[in-house]
Amino acid sequence: MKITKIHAREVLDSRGNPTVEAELTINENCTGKAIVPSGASTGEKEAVELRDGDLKRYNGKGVVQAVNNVNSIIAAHLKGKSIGSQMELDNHMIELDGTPNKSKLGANAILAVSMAYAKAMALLRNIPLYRQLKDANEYVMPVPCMNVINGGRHADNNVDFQEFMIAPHNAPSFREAIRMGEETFHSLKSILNKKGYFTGVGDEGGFAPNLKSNEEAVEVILEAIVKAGYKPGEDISVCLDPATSEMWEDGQYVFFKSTQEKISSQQLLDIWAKWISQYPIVLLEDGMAENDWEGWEIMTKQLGGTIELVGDDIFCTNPGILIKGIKQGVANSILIKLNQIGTVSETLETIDLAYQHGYNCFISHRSGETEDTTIADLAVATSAGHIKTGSGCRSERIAKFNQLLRIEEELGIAAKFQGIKAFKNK
Ligand SMILES: C=C(OP(=O)(O)O)C(=O)O
Ligand SMILES: [Mg+2]
Repeated sequence: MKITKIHAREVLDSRGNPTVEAELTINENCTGKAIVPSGASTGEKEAVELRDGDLKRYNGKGVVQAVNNVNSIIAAHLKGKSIGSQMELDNHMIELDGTPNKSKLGANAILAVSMAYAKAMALLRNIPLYRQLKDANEYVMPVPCMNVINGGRHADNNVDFQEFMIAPHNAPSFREAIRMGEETFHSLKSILNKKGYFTGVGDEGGFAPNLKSNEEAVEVILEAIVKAGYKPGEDISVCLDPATSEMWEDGQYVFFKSTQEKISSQQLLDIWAKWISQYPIVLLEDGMAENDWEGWEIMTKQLGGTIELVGDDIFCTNPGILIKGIKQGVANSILIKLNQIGTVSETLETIDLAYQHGYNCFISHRSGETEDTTIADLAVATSAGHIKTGSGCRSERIAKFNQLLRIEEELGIAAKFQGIKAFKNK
């Protein structure tokens, strides 16, 4: 079993920005191909996404350097080698990079090769990718948390909070959950239309209207759930990612897209407590900013026994930071984004660590995505129970839903759907 070829190229993501695609061939004829995604509201401690910087092309956003690092340094080191496991491959690249945050070769270069290896191995062994990532007798299909209203850095509207998601959990299967979600998405469109609101979409495929308030986003979603024939809270609940690191400025939270009002951590917590008592919210991601650890601790004490509190920017899928969070009582769930840490094996390590400490894992896309569907397989492999990968109308998001539909069909009775139990405290 030998790596016979590694090749990368520059391709485009859903925002029209360049990103890295890598191909890795084992034994001449098993080629895995993977593309890395890219975030907009990124955490400060994410592994480094190498961009060309000074070059004029793509305004410095190109990834020629990262591509060259794959085609020269990584390929020269790994070609002809017999690699026994994902971890062995990833450790080679981590050593070759030699920095704590993958800043020399680029996490985008390293992750593209890491994911391509997993896919090539799946082909070689003639098994699906999810089984290559983790072998099990039964797998849990995720509840699709569909981002139906986009705000924050993901849309050009006046909504401060980034993501308003619906979680269709009262379904017998993933397939039926997707149907319920799409029906609600379509009913939301007609409600927005009737109210005279814009129905164009943001980066993750949710609608991006200008609204009277952030609350109105939740209220129109609840209306849409009812109009689609479902009961809010019973059939479909709401999940939020306000991405509050983007609002954090000099120790306060700024409503930077609507009123410009500034509030304290305690006042923001009071808003969440009120929203949770008023609306059927089951999950809150990044309810406090990545540099507001104190706010996070207080929020976890007050709300951590009631709903799922997911840490995204604060943890950056990093096992070292997650351990610190566990010790300090921060969150009860972690968002999982492969490119925040930069290899498949470190991502799996973080997920194992979270499970060992009773934390949930919420598998996630990035706002800049592609046709690559690795995260669909990752969600199934790790039985994470829930995934967020946008709403129902952009192909780079639908690609993941379609892959999950295929996996569920293939698994047959070995596919379980947990519904509401997938969420912490439910
Ligand atoms: C998916 C997200 O956005 P981005 O990819 O821009 O970080 C997020 O914040 O959870
Ligand atoms: Mg987030």
